[in-house]
Amino acid sequence: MTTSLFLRALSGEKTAIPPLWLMRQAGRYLPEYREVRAKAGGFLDLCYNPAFATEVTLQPIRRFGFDAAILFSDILVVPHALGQKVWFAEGEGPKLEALADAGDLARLDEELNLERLAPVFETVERVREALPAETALIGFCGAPWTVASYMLAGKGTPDQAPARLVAYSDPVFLDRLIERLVEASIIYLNRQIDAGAQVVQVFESFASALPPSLIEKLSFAPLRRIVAGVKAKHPQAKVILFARGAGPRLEGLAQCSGADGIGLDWGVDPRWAAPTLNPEVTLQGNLDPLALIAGGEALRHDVAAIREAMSERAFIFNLGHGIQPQTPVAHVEQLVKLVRS
Ligand SMILES: Cc1c2[nH]c(c1CCC(=O)O)Cc1[nH]c(c(CCC(=O)O)c1C)Cc1[nH]c(c(CCC(=O)O)c1C)Cc1[nH]c(c(C)c1CCC(=O)O)C2
Repeated sequence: MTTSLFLRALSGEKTAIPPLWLMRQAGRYLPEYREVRAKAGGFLDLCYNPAFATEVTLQPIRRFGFDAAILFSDILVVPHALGQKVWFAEGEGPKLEALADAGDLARLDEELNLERLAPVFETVERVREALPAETALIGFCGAPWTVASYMLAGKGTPDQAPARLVAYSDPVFLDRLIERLVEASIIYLNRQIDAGAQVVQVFESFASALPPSLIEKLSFAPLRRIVAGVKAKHPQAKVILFARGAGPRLEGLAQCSGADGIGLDWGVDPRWAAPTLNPEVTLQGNLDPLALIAGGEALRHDVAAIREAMSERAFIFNLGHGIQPQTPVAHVEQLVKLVRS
């Protein structure tokens, strides 16, 4: 029997109070994060420094007592460890040296450079050692389509148009890239679990960009293979899939992915999801991060509505996407009280 409320809910138990964590819970809305971030230098320097990365992973746990910690890193360390140039321009978000064709892909490393990722695994070990037994540790990676969209465009793009165009104009190239990322993701997640992560979440942040003709091939099939690859090596590990903007297509994903949990973005109606999505999976979500910025009655109302809708299911309370830098810390404290009352 586990003492972790989070792991109990993810194992299918309807807990009286839902466990709580927030996507991007370590970040710029916390003054103590900004302090470490300034000391670390660049963002990737922070990700690859086990002492600093451990510290910022633990900060939201100390402050709010969340039921789970999530490894501090980024989805783009995977392309970086495949040999692609990745950097974070201050104030501009991520930048990569874009892949133009299969020739560029062939020039990347065939296999994930685990040497380069060693500091990430060391961070996982240190965090697990420092956490109370009842606090679960979540590792993560980006889903192949989401990561590929950055690798192809070299930056974040509206509607992932450059990657979507490649899906039509050069499908063999994109299939190969997705294939490479499926294999890399399985290895990467399994190493995080070896190092002490009990749960892994796969972020498909751009499911919204995929038309009906492409979502199965480019998103859901790769996600299923990642779940299977993790479970084959670590049958006890739990997997959560967060496919943002999948909408009603979540029904198919929840039905046959093999995942333990399905994350809901803030656009999903919890009153639709609760009776509709596979009752065997635990649902997670889905407060609008802007309701948390606003606080007050909007926050109280939406927290109550989500909890009410999910009262008959195994459920994990979270935001419907990452917390925003301008979120007042006092509103997060209020959220913790609301969810735990
Ligand atoms: C698409 C994506 C990325 N990264 C991630 C995703 C998928 C989830 C999502 O949809 O939000 C995932 C991610 N990024 C980060 C985490 C850490 C763990 C956590 O606290 O949840 C996780 C899980 C830290 C981060 N990753 C990043 C920051 C901000 C960097 C800083 O401190 O300046 C953090 C805390 C940088 C990053 N990394 C990425 C972007 C677009 C940015 C810029 C965002 C911004 O500037 O607000 C790519």
